[in-house]
Amino acid sequence: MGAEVVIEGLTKSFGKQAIWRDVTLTLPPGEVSAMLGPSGTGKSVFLKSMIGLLKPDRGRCVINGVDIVTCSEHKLYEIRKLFGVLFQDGALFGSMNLYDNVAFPLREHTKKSETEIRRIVLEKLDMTGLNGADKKLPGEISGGMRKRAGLARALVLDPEIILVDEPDSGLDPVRTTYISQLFLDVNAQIDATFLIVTHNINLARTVPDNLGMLFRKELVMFGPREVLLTSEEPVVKQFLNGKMQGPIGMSEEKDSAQIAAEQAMFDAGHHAGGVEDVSGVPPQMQPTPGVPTRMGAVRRKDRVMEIMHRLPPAAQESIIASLSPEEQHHYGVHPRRVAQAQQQVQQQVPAGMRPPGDGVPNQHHGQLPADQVARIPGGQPPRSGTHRMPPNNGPGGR
Ligand SMILES: Nc1ncnc2c1ncn2[C@@H]1O[C@H](COP(=O)(O)OP(=O)(O)OP(=O)(O)O)[C@@H](O)[C@H]1O
Repeated sequence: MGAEVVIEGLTKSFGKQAIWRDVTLTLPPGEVSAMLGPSGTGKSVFLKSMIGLLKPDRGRCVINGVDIVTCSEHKLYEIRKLFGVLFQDGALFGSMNLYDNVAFPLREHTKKSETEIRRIVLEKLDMTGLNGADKKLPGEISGGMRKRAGLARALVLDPEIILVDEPDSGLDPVRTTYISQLFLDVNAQIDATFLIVTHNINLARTVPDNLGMLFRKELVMFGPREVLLTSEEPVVKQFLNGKMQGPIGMSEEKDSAQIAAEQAMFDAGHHAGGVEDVSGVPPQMQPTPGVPTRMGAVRRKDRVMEIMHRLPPAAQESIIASLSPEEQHHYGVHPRRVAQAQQQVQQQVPAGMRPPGDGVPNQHHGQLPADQVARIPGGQPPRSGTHRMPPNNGPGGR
């Protein structure tokens, strides 16, 4: 099973430029997670910080009991071996054929014989659909093949955690779906923990088990996919719909005057962009038939059902609807029970007086409960620790 990654209060700046602060989340072992965020919000910096290529200012990033922010160089070197990283362009050596590119980490970091290396390289090329392409140079193959070769190389040291930086960059929508399918198939085969950084909405809506979003130097939310995909939070809705209307601006966040001026323009009929109203939770992509079951997805079901009562009603409804009748029976849930319970509470108790934690979800306006999510940037300062996941019970809880 892949490693769990526990991130607490991680903060990074370059000189006076704050990139993000107090990022707290847990990547559940063997599950596929994705991080969204407008350009320049520091998603790549986040990935680099997770493998110790960049040093955060403060906070913790704990993997197998080792905090990579404070550990020794020697420990960091050991922990890095747990990672496979797929960079945007595959980061292949242009002068080496695919075979040598994929063999490179084995020759650098292990004492394996060439016979053993050959077995592993051909296995990973096969896994990534690159059978017979081993003699090609990176410049002779398509962008999609380069990414698959980058993935093959990321797999040779049997990683427990796979980081993927913008897998769709330079790819058409169809090839992006194929590479997404490959991630799920690989995840099913090796049960590694995945974190994919992306702008791609199709991928975000259909691939990961968990979704998060960085905006205005903070983690807006992170949790089961259903939470973000049913969120009414303006920045989330704007991002998912790719519209100009909302808090995300051309190069940075908008101020209220600009939002008002643009709103007047849209009210007067100007097209805000986006084709349709993207909302709701589409079915999640599955491994290709014949590929083993994703154990991460199996574990996730139990995990999400445990934290279910803390999630917003829309997310709960969606999670329950995604279960088979047998699973609903097994977990003792019913599609409409959540909505009915919510309705009853609203009818019986005046707004503002509803106690939290009574088994019936409070109104969260599409967000995770306060103790599970970072505050919305620009909102009230968080109470100490409000954005921390509850121990063993957050998205990474077991
Ligand atoms: N080594 C560095 N030194 C100084 N600033 C850096 C460094 N690396 C990144 N930055 C800055 O950090 C900010 C976030 O960059 P990053 O590439 O992580 O954003 P991103 O969210 O991945 O963007 P995109 O989606 O466009 O790839 C940018 O302003 C960038 O200029």
